[in-house]
Amino acid sequence: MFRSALVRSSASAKQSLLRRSFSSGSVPERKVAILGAAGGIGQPLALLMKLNPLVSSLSLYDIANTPGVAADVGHINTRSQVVGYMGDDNLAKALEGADLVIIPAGVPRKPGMTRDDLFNINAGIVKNLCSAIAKYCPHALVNMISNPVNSTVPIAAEIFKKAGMYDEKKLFGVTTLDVVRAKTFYAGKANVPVAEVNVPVIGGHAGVTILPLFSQATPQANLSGDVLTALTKRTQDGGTEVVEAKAGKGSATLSMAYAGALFADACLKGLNGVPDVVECSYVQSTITELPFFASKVRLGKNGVEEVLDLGQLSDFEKEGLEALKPELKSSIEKGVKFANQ
Ligand SMILES: NC(=O)c1ccc[n+]([C@@H]2O[C@H](COP(=O)([O-])OP(=O)(O)OC[C@H]3O[C@@H](n4cnc5c(N)ncnc54)[C@H](O)[C@@H]3O)[C@@H](O)[C@H]2O)c1
Ligand SMILES: O=C(O)C[C@H](O)C(=O)O
Repeated sequence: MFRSALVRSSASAKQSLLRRSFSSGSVPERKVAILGAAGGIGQPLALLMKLNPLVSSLSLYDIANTPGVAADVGHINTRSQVVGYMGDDNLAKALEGADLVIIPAGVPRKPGMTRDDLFNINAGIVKNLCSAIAKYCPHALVNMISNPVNSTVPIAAEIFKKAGMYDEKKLFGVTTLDVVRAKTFYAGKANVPVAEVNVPVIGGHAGVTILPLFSQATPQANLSGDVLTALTKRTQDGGTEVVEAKAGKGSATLSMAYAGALFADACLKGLNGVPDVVECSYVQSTITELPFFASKVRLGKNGVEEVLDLGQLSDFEKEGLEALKPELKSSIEKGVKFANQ
């Protein structure tokens, strides 16, 4: 009772602070573009970004169906102005002036497929979209959702390098869904309130390259080795669990939209100068020998402020880290090769 009253009063204090900031004009204008906005992820992500008071302009781009999505979401009485853009000819307008571009464009998995099986189609989509970003909003932060993330992020980096505007601080592979899953599964086993749980997830975003660090989870719980192994496997196979449950109708969309909106919000807070915004993300990195790696990242006015080191790993996690490196390395090399051919 007391706790919920406290939560309510701190929430209303935050809201009135936000209202004061708006009226004093101190919440900056921010344009967010979603590429693939009419898709399974794109639509709920558009909804969630429309609810975000940090967004002043929401640009919804897809090759089809964006007018309907934009008209629908645009009726919601929140801060941002929504515009839908459809087709290649309108991509420039969709991107111009964007502070943040979120990319969930591309095909999803069906049962029996790996994320790498999406490479042939999605690599080309990402390449084209990133060429347009380089041209029309070279200073925007880019949140890459399209799979295989382990390769699409290196593709984006190469395209940006070729265009002469690559800034490694501004390119992010979105791995937030792995963190969201790890938190949910851990809270269930540790029997702790999920809202209080934190679990870093490192490596990449496919199978064994996803490595949750349950030894660093908070609140701490005394879970057996078998339970930790099962939790790790469930987190690594979380995407496949959804793909199989959807039985041919795609992969995670609603939980991904939630995760994508969380990460985008963290990026916007960083851009706006909010201190101590830390999230896991797959970024250019030197904390292992791999050129791209997911770990905790401090976000700031320029994007990545600091890639945090991995901290103490258990022996099980150290083994997992060594085991993921060959697959992650080859996915990165595949992306680099594709972008340069
Ligand atoms: N990073 C993650 O954690 C994560 C989680 C879930 C899904 N995904 C990936 O996100 C992608 C999208 O998944 P979905 O379920 O939304 O798929 P979807 O098929 O429902 O939607 C994809 C959308 O992309 C659009 N699109 C295709 N080519 C385009 C282009 N050139 N420009 C703009 N839009 C284009 C399509 O028209 C469609 O509306 C997939 O690659 C999926 O594997 C990633
Ligand atoms: O599993 C997929 O193909 C989609 C996504 O990467 C996920 O983790 O849900």
